[in-house]
Amino acid sequence: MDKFDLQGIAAATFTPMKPNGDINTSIVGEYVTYLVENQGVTSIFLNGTSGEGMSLSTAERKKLLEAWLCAGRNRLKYIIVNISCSSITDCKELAKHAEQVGASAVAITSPSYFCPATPDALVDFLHAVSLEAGSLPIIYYHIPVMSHIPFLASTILEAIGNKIPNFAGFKFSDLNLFDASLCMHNSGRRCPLYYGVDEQMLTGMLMGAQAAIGSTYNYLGSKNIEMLSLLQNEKFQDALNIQISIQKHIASISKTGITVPENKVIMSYISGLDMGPPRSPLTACGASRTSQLHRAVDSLQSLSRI
Ligand SMILES: CC(=O)N[C@@H]([C@@H](O)[C@H](O)[C@H](O)CO)[C@@H](O)CC(=O)C(=O)O
Repeated sequence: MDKFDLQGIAAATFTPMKPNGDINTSIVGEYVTYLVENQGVTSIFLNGTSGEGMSLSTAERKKLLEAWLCAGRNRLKYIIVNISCSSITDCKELAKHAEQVGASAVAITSPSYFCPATPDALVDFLHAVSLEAGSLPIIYYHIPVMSHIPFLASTILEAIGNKIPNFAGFKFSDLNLFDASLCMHNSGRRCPLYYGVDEQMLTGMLMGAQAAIGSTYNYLGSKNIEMLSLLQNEKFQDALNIQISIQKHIASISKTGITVPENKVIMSYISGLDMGPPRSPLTACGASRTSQLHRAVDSLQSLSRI
């Protein structure tokens, strides 16, 4: 794979599961084909929030990475893998494995049962894990809505300083664009930022994010690529029109963001690939919610080809 320089969008993939809750790697090849051929998406973020990584065993996470690397060979540009775990031992094991099998980069978020008391304690954790990742780029996964870590990304960046040689930026899944901007433009060195709130991706990119990583790029990838191309060509109103229609779609599902069970239903419906149920403790959408989601997707026709 190429030297890591993620641009554009990457899909935070879902983990296909069998009805009994086991992971289903048998459709990973078709999943890659769908992303590349139907959505024009050639980079992925594996085992993240959308991929229910924190609910998978380390063995399952390794198996998924290997399956995606195999299916993605010569077809995917970058495979970034989330290796976050509560146990630093597991986290190190996944870092080492990611390097050995050839992932493009690893992402780590903070443990959140025993939260680090200070940004320095968090950096110590990241540093210890990063030592196992060889030369792989290390991305800090800032997602306070899930991790409940109270520190701003810009504060974490200050604490990182030069302590993590392969530090390669933030996956920034937060609405606070002021904090994002401080990371990108006020840190003494330009910190790459991969924006993670799909509802306001356009603004994140306008502020200077290098790329975007999110769940909806699995099935709205081509629309988002079109929006970014309009942005690049300074057709701001046209780009904004697309962002607003995407926001309307997301709001028609939930005003606080789309969760994994809903996303798996939507992805299955649009792609025709069965993502299966989410893993416990998440619960599958019932029949009435599922038809509501299907109707919301049908009305996406206003966005034309998805
Ligand atoms: C909280 C959450 O799951 N956020 C998503 C978004 O892509 C989110 O699903 C989207 O903005 C729709 O609300 C991503 O930031 C998460 C992500 O990239 C991942 O799966 O790791």
